[in-house]
Amino acid sequence: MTQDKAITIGILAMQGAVAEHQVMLKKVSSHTPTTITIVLIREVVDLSRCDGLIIPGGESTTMALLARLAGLTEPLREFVQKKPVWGTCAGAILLSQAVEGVKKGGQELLGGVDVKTERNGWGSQIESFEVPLFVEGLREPDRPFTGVFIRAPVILDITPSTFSPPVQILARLSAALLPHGQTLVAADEDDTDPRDARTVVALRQGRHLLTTFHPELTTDDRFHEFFITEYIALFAFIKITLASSV
Ligand SMILES: NC(=O)CC[C@H](N)C(=O)O
Repeated sequence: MTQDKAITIGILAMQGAVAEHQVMLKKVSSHTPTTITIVLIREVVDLSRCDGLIIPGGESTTMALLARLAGLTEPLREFVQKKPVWGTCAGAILLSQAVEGVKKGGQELLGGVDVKTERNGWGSQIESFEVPLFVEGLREPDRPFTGVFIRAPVILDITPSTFSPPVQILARLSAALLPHGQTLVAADEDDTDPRDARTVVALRQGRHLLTTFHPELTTDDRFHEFFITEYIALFAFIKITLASSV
């Protein structure tokens, strides 16, 4: 059986860094055997064509509100239950089970990943920062990946429920590199405690990928390549299963 190397990836296009993700996916498509069709998700019909989805960075409250107005909230929740989704920054917030620091009026979430996040947990816009990260699973794992953190969420807690797939941590932040005097957690000053969720900036759980920073705001497409290549077998499996069930 030959592996299906054509996949369709949606990018939730309510607001935020949509074009940047699109550029990255095109780049990946140009140098891997995978043909990627990109669909910008603005309506429910767009979603049904996709094998996987990226929820970009931007502003999670606005994004959730616009998705609600477009009638996308429930279809997105169903999509998260069935297919791979990658949330970057605001997208990571939307994939969380719970969030702190929400705006007045609350914050709708899609859920899907067993984490609790805190919006703007590293501080305001002027406290944005870039740090080198070592990410498990990327091509050339010893070459640092630039983590761009812009009003990024902090992961406060990672608690997989009994029936959920385990969480795999892909990258941690080193407190020593934080430029604005942000602290990770008082009880763990050397930030090496594996229980310390605050240091975690990239993880996967089952078919979902979550990054609290913006890989799409670099010129390095290794993260997008990881998303595509790592999940390709799963995408192909989904297609084969669907095809054989009709
Ligand atoms: N760069 C980002 O995506 C920032 C996320 C933003 N702070 C929010 O809460 O949605």
